[in-house]
Amino acid sequence: MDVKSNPRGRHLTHPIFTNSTEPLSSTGHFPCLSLVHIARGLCALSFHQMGSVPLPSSIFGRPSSTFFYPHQHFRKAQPLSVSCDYSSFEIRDVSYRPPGTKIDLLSQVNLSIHEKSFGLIFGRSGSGKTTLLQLIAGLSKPTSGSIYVQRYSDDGEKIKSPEPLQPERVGIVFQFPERYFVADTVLDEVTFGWPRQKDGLQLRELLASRLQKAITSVGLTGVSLDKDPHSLSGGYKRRLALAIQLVQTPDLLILDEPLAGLDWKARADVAKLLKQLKKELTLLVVSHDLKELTSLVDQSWRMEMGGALKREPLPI
Ligand SMILES: Nc1ncnc2c1ncn2[C@@H]1O[C@H](COP(=O)(O)OP(=O)(O)OP(=O)(O)O)[C@@H](O)[C@H]1O
Repeated sequence: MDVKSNPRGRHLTHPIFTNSTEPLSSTGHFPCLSLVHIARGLCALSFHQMGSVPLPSSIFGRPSSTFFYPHQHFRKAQPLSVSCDYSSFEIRDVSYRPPGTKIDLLSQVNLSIHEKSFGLIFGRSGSGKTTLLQLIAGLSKPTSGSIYVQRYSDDGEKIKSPEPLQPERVGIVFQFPERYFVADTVLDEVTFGWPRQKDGLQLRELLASRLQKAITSVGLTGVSLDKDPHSLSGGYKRRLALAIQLVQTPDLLILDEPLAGLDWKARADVAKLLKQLKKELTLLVVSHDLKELTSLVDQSWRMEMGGALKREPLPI
């Protein structure tokens, strides 16, 4: 994998800040279930189980709900039929030729991935999988084709004009993310690039509350925020890399070889964690580790040499 771009993504471009007047607490208490998320709906069942902080509205907007109401006076409850809209990330006819070269690394790639599902791309080394992830994350631009979000009604009808996928709604964790850790403590690593200016206080508070949730959701609560990230075990380093992205509350999280280089226990732990994350957001993963991920996969594609993508079941 050739990572020429900032591996921490475009959100993280400033040095570490530590001078907030509201110190971060690793022990702050957050109630279990947010009213915001309850209100957001029984349809998507997208309860954020660890935090109560309302997150900014996502590109998916508000899902409609299916619920029951009492029919007249305590007669049998009748279902109120309401449709469940959904969104899909769409890649249409995307080709890519790196500037200054004459070879297409990707040719006419098509892919749709339903929100809150797990998609896996597999294929031989050098076929172009990482290149595709970089395009989806907005780190390079396709030579042709488009990448957008489409909203559908429950019967599959398009109900809105497609919207370009905003790179800030996409999180990406590169292969061996621990190689890009830059700070001396876990806290500094996660807060790398947060705003330092006084007028950034509100944003820092929001980020701090999301940090609490992210740390909890990846199972890092037992780790001291003062610890050197390089001293963490392989599995915990991956958790930290995931937490860094989750603070940004992406709608789509892209992972390049999330299990590479881990021992069997850490692989199982990370796979379990991804299963949890799938309840909250959409995951698109490139991996050679098909066995460990097979129970999570909703859709899979094979990338062929020459950069063509084919929908295909996992070959196991
Ligand atoms: N900017 C570039 N210019 C020219 N060739 C490139 C460029 N970026 C990547 N390549 C080449 O494109 C091919 C696909 O690379 P890519 O990293 O996307 O493959 P991959 O399927 O992710 O491989 P792996 O599974 O080994 O990570 C490789 O042969 C790589 O050398």
